[in-house]
Amino acid sequence: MSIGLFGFGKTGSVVANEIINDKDCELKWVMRESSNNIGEFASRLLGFDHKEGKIYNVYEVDFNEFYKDNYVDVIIDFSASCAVNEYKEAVKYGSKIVSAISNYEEENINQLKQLSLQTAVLYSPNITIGINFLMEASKLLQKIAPNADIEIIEEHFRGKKDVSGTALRIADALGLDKEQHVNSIRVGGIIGKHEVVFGLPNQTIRIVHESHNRAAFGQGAIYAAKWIMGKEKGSYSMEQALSLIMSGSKDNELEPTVLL
Ligand SMILES: NC(=O)C1=CN([C@@H]2O[C@H](COP(=O)(O)OP(=O)(O)OC[C@H]3O[C@@H](n4cnc5c(N)ncnc54)[C@H](OP(=O)(O)O)[C@@H]3O)[C@@H](O)[C@H]2O)C=CC1
Ligand SMILES: O=C(O)C1=N[C@H](C(=O)O)C[C@H](O)C1
Repeated sequence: MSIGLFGFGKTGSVVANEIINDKDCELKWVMRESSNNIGEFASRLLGFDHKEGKIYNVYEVDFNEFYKDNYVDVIIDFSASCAVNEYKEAVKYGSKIVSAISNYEEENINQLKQLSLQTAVLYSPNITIGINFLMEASKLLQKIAPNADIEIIEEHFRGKKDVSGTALRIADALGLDKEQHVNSIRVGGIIGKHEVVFGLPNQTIRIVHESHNRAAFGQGAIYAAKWIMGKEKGSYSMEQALSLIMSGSKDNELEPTVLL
């Protein structure tokens, strides 16, 4: 499976490493915003001997021409909300999209939705396999304890400016007011921790997920990319993919769901 990666930052560079290490994947190219390492290979920057994942600068690429000669099966996006404008041409050649952008601008999420009318698009603000089990477990517990008080605590590295997109998605899934029930902590170099606290009269139940290494995001993105191969056009999520596994449904029964 050939992959084009948007973003080579804190997360994208680690995701690139996971893709290169995966025997079923080939990293064809990497897109980034700055002029750092343009023309070099991500593999070499990551310490591999071979050449894989040539790095391009988004402002130096003519996207009307680029995808003609640089087709990939799946584009994985760990860059920025606006990057959706840079791969809309790719879907004309059949590329599918896995977006991990956690907080989209309204305009860009609508553009991503438009792309799902032409190709298969999987969007997940937290693409770790573990966080999606946390969401399923939280929804199940809420059914068992509908009157519980619920608070969401998200912890990230000090430099993260936006509220966790994962926490906002969990709040949505549980029908909670995002302003009231999402509590953010920014300390040190925390990669990503999400805790759902259920307060009951005589006990407290905590469901916690913590990413210790950004490789977790890469593994989840590769899982999503392999899963979305062969899917028809439409919008999909990690919850869908994993809940199908948990429920034992066959993938080919899958219908796209409007999730964006
Ligand atoms: N869904 C999930 O599970 C996860 C999602 N994320 C999300 O991934 C995104 C990136 O996070 P993080 O790696 O920490 O951020 P960084 O700022 O470290 O990296 C951003 C990367 O995107 C590149 N970039 C910025 N704008 C564009 C553009 N228009 N086109 C192409 N590349 C661009 C930057 O290029 P350059 O390096 O040249 O400046 C950089 O390489 C965020 O939205 C974050 O929330 C992160 C972790 C997990
Ligand atoms: O910015 C990050 O790093 C992360 N962002 C995602 C989010 O906002 O939920 C997912 C993960 O927690 C790391």
